[in-house]
Amino acid sequence: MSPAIDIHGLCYAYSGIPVLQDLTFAVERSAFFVVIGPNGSGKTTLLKTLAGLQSPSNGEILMGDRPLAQIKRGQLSRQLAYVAQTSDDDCPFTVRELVLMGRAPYLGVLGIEGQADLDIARQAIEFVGLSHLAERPVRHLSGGERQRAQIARAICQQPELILLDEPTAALDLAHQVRVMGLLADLKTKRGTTVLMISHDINLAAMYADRILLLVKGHIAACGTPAQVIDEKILCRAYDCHLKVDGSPCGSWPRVNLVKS
Ligand SMILES: Nc1ncnc2c1ncn2[C@@H]1O[C@H](COP(=O)(O)OP(=O)(O)OP(=O)(O)O)[C@@H](O)[C@H]1O
Repeated sequence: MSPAIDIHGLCYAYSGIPVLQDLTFAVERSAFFVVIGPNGSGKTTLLKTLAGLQSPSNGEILMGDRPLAQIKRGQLSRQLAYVAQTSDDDCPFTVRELVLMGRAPYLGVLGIEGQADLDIARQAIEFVGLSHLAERPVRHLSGGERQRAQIARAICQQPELILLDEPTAALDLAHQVRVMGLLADLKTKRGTTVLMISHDINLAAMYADRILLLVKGHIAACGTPAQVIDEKILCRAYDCHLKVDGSPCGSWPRVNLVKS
């Protein structure tokens, strides 16, 4: 079976300034794939390009075995969901209304939801543990609750692939683990491919099947957590001292920061 996404020689430039340079990698179906890398290395640019929000300056992105550029917007919305790194401070909709927007790609010309759509939205809200807040405006939620509402909207879209830009950034420790667990469940229970950006290498080590380390728009490493979370590779990539050992909680590596 073809990978969920297959990327060949991908380049992207803002006003002629190269940001992504000759990226070639694949994300297998039903994988939990995490992109890490220093600030400004091009992670968000990569995610937006994979979401079809901007066209690459060069290279090819295959979604399944079709070029992304040839997939119509409506069909793409049924194939992938994108959760941006936004705080939605002004979102006037309730959680239920926001999540129901995930059904838009499936509605007819009148845009009226049926009972099946309402049920899928309710299940998505349950899935992220927000049922008690379903009728509350999103702008009255905490940062972490908003993040989970956005994830529920993406789940409601029933995509094969979900792209998330730092979904755990606004979350406390318990919710970080809960959201990563939710995403792992999406992968194992529904076969969804999860591709997310994270600055938390230890969370990535716990959950990722594969990690891609992006540095200055280039792939510095791509492989299993044990292959990428390597002291030499990370010290060079982040230009800082750190120590890598084994996690006391399982068979994955752990990064320890060293005082400068
Ligand atoms: N709209 C834009 N116009 C011009 N340059 C941009 C634009 N968006 C991003 N950049 C630049 O592209 C580079 C990569 O930015 P990007 O946001 O993709 O990095 P990132 O790895 O996601 O960073 P961070 O970890 O800080 O979120 C940066 O140098 C940034 O300043």
